[in-house]
Amino acid sequence: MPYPQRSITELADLIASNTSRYNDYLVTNGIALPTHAPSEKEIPADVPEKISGLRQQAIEASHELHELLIGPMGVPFTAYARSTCVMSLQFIYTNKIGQNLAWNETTTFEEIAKESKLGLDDTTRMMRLAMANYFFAEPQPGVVAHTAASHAIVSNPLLNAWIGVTVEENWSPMLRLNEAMHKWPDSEEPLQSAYCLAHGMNEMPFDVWERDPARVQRFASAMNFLHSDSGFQPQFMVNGYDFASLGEALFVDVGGSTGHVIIMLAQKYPNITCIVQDLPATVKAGKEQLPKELEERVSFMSHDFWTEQPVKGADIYYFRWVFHDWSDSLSIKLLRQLIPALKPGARVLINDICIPPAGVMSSYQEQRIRSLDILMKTFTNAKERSAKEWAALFAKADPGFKFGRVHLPAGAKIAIIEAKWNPVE
Ligand SMILES: C[S@@+](CC[C@H](N)C(=O)[O-])C[C@H]1O[C@@H](n2cnc3c(N)ncnc32)[C@H](O)[C@@H]1O
Repeated sequence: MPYPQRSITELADLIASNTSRYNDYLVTNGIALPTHAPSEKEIPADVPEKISGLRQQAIEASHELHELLIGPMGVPFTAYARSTCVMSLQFIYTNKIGQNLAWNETTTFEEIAKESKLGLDDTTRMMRLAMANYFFAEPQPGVVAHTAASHAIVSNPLLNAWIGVTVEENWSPMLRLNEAMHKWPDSEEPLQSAYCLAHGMNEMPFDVWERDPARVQRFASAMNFLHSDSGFQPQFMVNGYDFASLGEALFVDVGGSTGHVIIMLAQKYPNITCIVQDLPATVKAGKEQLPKELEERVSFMSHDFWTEQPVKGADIYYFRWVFHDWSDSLSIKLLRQLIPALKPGARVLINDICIPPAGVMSSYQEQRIRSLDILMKTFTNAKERSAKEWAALFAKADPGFKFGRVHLPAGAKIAIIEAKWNPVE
């Protein structure tokens, strides 16, 4: 990766100029300016693409400027301080801190300690660490109020679920990754993952969660939260592909969770009939959440995708954030389970990250994508893939898969990866 080239003054000028233009847009359109103070309503995130682009550039430049200003000794030292932010989240999540505190109310360290059955000294110190990370404020000594960030944690159930998955499922495995990599170098096996090591498991994580409906629902909600992150919204898929031109079409969403993408797709395209496939507990939760008006065109089916695809002759087999859960050898196995069901011309659509070559993205974006890649490694010895790796996956699965294209709709962070089935005689 080349060294970032921009000087501190260049970065500072860009931040000043973009921030001022962003501020002007918000003021002109009567949108509340960013603040750490909580409010009753969530601040709407939707701004035109050009404006969100200015904001994004300022965030990326601030990240680069910060690292340059703290210097080579500061970068590793700050990494330690940043990791304590996850400790704060774990403290807030597991102790349900602030859950019954309205955005405009206050409580005290004593009350929090009593409700959480914790010591007062521990509580006060952990709360002050959380406050240093912008979760909660201390308007007067010993008095606690929400900040915008702590209020978001307790008032947005999808964000809350994502934090739960982060601190209770993913965090301890991250601390065991190095050990797992030494024990099983370059392993592609999910049971040899840091996740299994840290959780003392000898089964696929999804199979373990299946026996715990609350864990299944929390994971589905966490996925739903990720869909709301800028660039990850399912709208990029729903609007970024010409589904209308397919005419009457059957669409199978394999590993489709509780159907959050399919619901949007079916609402927009009356020509499409959908089947969502997932494991039984997820399917059960999905059925319960399906809007009544879609019941005729959207159905749920329990299906284990390691077995042969039972829906034959569909027009599209769709996988969103499924292949990144599995190594190459398992992804090939998964693709092959489709083959007996595929009619000539059937499409396989994958909605997943496509990693650009190293050094193309800003260091901020690079950090996010590489973190996701390593999170998948930690979870099941899986990975995020580049365009070349996607093409290779289809080629290895079967020469009948004709790799089409990787399309990244403007503003999207996950790509639409397409292949068509054209069997070799
Ligand atoms: C990372 S999530 C993605 C969910 C959904 N496609 C989305 O974008 O939100 C992976 C999904 O695969 C499902 N899954 C895992 N193992 C499966 C299996 N053997 N058969 C079917 N679905 C499975 C999980 O239950 C989960 O819903």
